[in-house]
Amino acid sequence: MPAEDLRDKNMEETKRKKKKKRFSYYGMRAVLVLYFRYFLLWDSDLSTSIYHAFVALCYLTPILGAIIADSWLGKFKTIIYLSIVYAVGQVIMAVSTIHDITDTDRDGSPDNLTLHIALSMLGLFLIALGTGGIKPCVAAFGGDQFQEHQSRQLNTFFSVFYLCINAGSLLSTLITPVLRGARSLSTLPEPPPPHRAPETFSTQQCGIHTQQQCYPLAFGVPAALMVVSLVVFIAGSGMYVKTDPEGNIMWSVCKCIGFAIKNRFRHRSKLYPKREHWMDWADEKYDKLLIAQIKMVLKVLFLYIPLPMFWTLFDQKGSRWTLQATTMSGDFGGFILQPDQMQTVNPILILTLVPIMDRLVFPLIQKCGLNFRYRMTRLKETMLRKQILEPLIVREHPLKRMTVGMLFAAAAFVCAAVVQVEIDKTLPDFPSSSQSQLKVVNMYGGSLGVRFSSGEPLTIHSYEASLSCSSQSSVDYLTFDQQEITVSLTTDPVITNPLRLIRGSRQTLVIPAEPERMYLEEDINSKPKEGKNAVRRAFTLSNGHQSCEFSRKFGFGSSYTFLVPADVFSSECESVKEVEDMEPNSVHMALQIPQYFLMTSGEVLFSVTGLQFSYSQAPKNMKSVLQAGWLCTNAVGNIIVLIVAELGKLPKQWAEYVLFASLLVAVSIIFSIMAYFYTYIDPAEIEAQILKEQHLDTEDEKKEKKKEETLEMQDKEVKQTKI
Ligand SMILES: C[C@H](N)C(=O)N1CCC[C@H]1C(=O)O
Repeated sequence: MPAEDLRDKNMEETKRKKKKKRFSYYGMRAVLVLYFRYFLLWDSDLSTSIYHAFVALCYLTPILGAIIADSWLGKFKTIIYLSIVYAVGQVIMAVSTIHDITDTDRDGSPDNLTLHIALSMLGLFLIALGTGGIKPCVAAFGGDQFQEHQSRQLNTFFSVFYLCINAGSLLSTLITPVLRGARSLSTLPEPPPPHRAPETFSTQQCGIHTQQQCYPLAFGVPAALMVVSLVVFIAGSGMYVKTDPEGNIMWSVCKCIGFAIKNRFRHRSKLYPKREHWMDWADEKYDKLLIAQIKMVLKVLFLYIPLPMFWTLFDQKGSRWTLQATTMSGDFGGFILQPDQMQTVNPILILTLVPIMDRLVFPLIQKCGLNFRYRMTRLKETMLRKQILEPLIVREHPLKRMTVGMLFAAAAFVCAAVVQVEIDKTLPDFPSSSQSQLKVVNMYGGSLGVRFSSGEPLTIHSYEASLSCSSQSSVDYLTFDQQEITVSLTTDPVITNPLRLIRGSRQTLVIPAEPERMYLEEDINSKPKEGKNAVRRAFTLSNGHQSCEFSRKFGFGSSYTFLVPADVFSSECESVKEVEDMEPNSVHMALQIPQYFLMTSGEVLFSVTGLQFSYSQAPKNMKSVLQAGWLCTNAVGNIIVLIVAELGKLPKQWAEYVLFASLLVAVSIIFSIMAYFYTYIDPAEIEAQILKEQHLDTEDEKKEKKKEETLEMQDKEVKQTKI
């Protein structure tokens, strides 16, 4: 097979594996929180924390995978072994979700939750080890399939690689929840009674003794796909370029760095001449090549320090931005988009933006001469003139692209702040922590005068029986600074009652047909969660006949009270009255598209380029290690989100967005300065040069030795002649 075909085939195999692997990973992530919440019955906080801890672990384990690959097994074998660990983890996870395994009394709920928790934690640990461990190896292994002069094809590979990640992510985010059995792909039902899914939300159920939400399928299908992808990958074994590991490189690196630090400390006196780089203090004991390779890696790792800030903003798509969407309207006419489904905009945009950027934007920038070329060593420039390294040199400045990517992400957060300001204008005016709010609902039957303590008397009209939209009415809340108030009704005789309000809360005073039996009802104090509606009923006197049925379309995030008269019969639905407590969300979710567009453009510039950069600047034997370092910036970014979300809550959400945007602008300025001083290298060239020098040194030494030997021989001969 011609070399080009072979390379294309290798690329295809690696991409196919990547696509299935990412389907598997993102698919599982899509249902994980729901499994914690509704199967293991953990509360929201614990579910979210364990979920984020799992994601952070997935981005920390790449270091382990990289060490195994570069020092011991090589990338190919590491991918295979860790894929097996991954698949085993997913199978354990799928088994842990089968309620029947512990449901001895067949009541539909597992009888030994501890076993399910233990199994799922073991499964998740193996998955994190597998997915994280494979990640740096897959990217570096793909890169290894290209030769030095194929830098353009290498860049294309990383772009396609990223496309595959997102194709997998998109498909799985859409399909896995369907496998679980959700009608709406990301509808989060309120926790049903333990282990029983409400009929209305479920389209697909499974189980042996009792039918339930299909978590085993949702986790099992990604596991099966993982096995398929492993088989496909192994089938292509003969076609890959496989680089062998060069011994325990990480251990040598640590020892070399340790020795350099120790040696530097021992020679801290000013009497000793300075060395160009602190790693040169390892010169006495370690190979020049190893020292040079460590210098290359350290230089890149130093450059990574500001990068987690990008991921801190990026990862808030899944948290803050989704929460923002819950206060918006997802009614797109033909279809309704749930708040967390808005996140699929990211992979969709990646699938369109990566080809556009690669084929259109970057070449255009290059043509217009906006990019500046690598700062090159003289040697390279000479070679360029001689057209030896042309394909290597005519590249854009990756660090500049990454800086622009960061600025795009900051702009996305400014957009999010503007949208937030618009949303805030439409949000109800909730009471502060020292205030209470009260609304009066009159079901008495006629108009009523109501007076609170010293305030002006109010006239509250009785609600007329109607359910038609045109006669909806909403009652404004009255705000009180005091908790203890008195209410007087202008009935005959006047009825006066003391009321105790709840600080920081909204309540409704319901005046039933018998007004002396008035009562307080607690209202909701925030927009209904996840963009849902809140509906409650208020009865005058329950007589067991409240069975009338009607259908009504509610807006996102609205809240209603239905007033049901005492004697309503199914034929008398019209006598039920609807009160709008909270208006539906009026700012449309489509307004989030510009921020998603900017963030995703930033991601393409930052993340895809970062992958290419990490590969191109790494020495041959440390490619996976540097990929792992790159992934670690993501883990640190996630951890910052967790910390900031807990500690740094600003009173206004838009202000928090602006704060994050400003921080990222500051960080990108620092990064651009660091980037300016970074000299691009060609690791292979440096390695070759050092090896050549070492070879020359040994040649010189040999020549010197030979000269000495010849001289000695001549001396001997002279002496013998004299004798
Ligand atoms: C789904 C994202 N668009 C994406 O592709 N990624 C987010 C973190 C890095 C990258 C991934 O490798 O999953």
